Amino acid sequence: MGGPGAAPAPRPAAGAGAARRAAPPPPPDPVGGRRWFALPGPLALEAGGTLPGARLAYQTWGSPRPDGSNAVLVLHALTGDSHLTGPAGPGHPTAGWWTELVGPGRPLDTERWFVVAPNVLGGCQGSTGPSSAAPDGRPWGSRFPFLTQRDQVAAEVLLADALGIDRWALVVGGSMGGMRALEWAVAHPRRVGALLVLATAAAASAEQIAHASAQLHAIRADRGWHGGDYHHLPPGRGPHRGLGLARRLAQITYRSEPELAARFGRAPQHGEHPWRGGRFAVESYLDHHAAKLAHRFDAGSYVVLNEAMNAHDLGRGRGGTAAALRRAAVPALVAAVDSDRLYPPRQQAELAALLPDADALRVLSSPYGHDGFLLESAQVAPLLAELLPGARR
Ligand SMILES: CC(=O)SCCNC(=O)CCNC(=O)[C@H](O)C(C)(C)COP(=O)(O)OP(=O)(O)OC[C@H]1O[C@@H](n2cnc3c(N)ncnc32)[C@H](O)[C@@H]1OP(=O)(O)O
Ligand SMILES: N[C@@H](CCO)C(=O)O
Repeated sequence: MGGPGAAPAPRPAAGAGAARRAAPPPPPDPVGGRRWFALPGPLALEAGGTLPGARLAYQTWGSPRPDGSNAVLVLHALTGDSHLTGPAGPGHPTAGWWTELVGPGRPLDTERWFVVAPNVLGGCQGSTGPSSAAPDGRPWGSRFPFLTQRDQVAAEVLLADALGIDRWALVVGGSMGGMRALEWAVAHPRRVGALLVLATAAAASAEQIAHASAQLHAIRADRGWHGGDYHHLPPGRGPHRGLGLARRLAQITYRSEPELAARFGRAPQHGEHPWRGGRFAVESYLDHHAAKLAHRFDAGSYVVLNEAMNAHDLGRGRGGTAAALRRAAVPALVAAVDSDRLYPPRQQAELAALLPDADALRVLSSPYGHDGFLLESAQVAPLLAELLPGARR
C-alpha cells in the first residue's frame, strides 16, 4: 500500500480543544495530481472486524491557513472521485465533476479556500477498495469487508487529523456525498462549520434499496463476477456486462422522464432501425453510459458502495432520525432537485425540517432529475455563497 505520494505524518486523534496546525499537504503525484493518505492503523468497522492497510486518495486546491480555518471538504457521489475540477486527462478519465463551481475566481474560490476532495473508502480511484491489494499482496476481491457511510467518514476524519484540520469551514456533498456530509455533521458537529447537502436523504428508502438491489443482482449474475474474485483475470474477463447493465438501470433513475422524452422521444439511433436489429436513440445513450462506466469503474467497488448506501441510516443506534439530526446543530442548507425521481424532494424537506440550524429547503429547478445537483451549477453557486462568507455567486 502507500502510493506515490508520501502520506502526511499521523497526528493525535481529535480531542476536545486539541491544538492542531494545518499541515501543507505532501507533494501530489505528478500524474493526476492525487495525494495519498495511509490510515495510521486498521480501521475498526461498524459491522465488525477491521480494514487493515487502507489508504485514501485525495486532491487539494488552494492553501490552508495556519489555523486551517479556510478548509472546505467536498464529498463526491457514487461514481465520482477526487477530481473535483479541471479537464479529463492522465489519471482522470472524466472532467472534474464540479469544474464550474471550484477554481480560482469561481464560486468556491480556491484562491481563498483550501478545498479537499477525498476518493471514498471502498472506491476504485485511488482509495482502498475491492480491486486494491490486501496486506497479503492479492486483490481484496470478495474478502473486502462490508463498509458503512460511518466507516467511510471515520477514514475521512483521520485524513482531516493528518492535514491538521480541526474544523471544516464547510462540508458539502450531493447524493452519496451528501450522506457522508450528514454523517460528518451528526457524528462530529464541532468539526463542521457549515453544511451543504444536495439531493440526498437521512436514510436510504425502500425504493432506493430496491433500485440498488436490482443493479447488484445484474453484476452478480454476470459469469465474469466469480463471486467477486475476478481482479486477477485478463482485461475484459470481469463482470463488465453486469456493471454496464447496472449503470443502464441507474442512469434511467438519474434523469427525468420529461427530459428523456424531450431529448430522445421515439427517435431511432442515427443510421439504425429499431425493428431491424437497431436501437432507439435512448438505448444508444444508455449503452454509451454503460460502456463508459465499465471502462473506468470497478464492479466490486460498485457493489461495496451501493451496499454502504443501502445501509445509510443516520438514526441507527442514535434514537432515530430526528434525534440523530438534532446533534447536527450547524448552519445548514439542504437542496432538492424538483425533477429528482431517485431522491425525491420529500427526503430533503425532511432533512431541512429536522436539522436544527437549517434554513428553508432550497429547490433547484431542473429538467435533469437527480443529476441536477451535478449540472445546475448556477443554482448551487448562491448556496455556497450563503454558507461561505465572501464566496462569489
Ligand atoms: C460526482 C459524480 O457524481 S459523478 C462524476 C462524473 N460523473 C460521471 O461521469 C457519471 C456519469 N455521467 C453522468 O452522470 C452525467 O453524464 C453527468 C451528470 C456527469 C453529465 O451529464 P450531461 O452533461 O447531461 O451528460 P449526458 O448524460 O447527457 O451524457 C452525455 C454523453 O452521452 C452521449 N450521448 C448522447 N446521446 C447519445 C446517443 N443517442 N447515443 C450514444 N451516446 C449519446 C454524448 O455523446 C455524451 O458523451 P460523452 O460524455 O462521452 O461526451
Ligand atoms: N451521476 C452520479 C449519480 C449518483 O449520484 C454518479 O454517477 O455518481
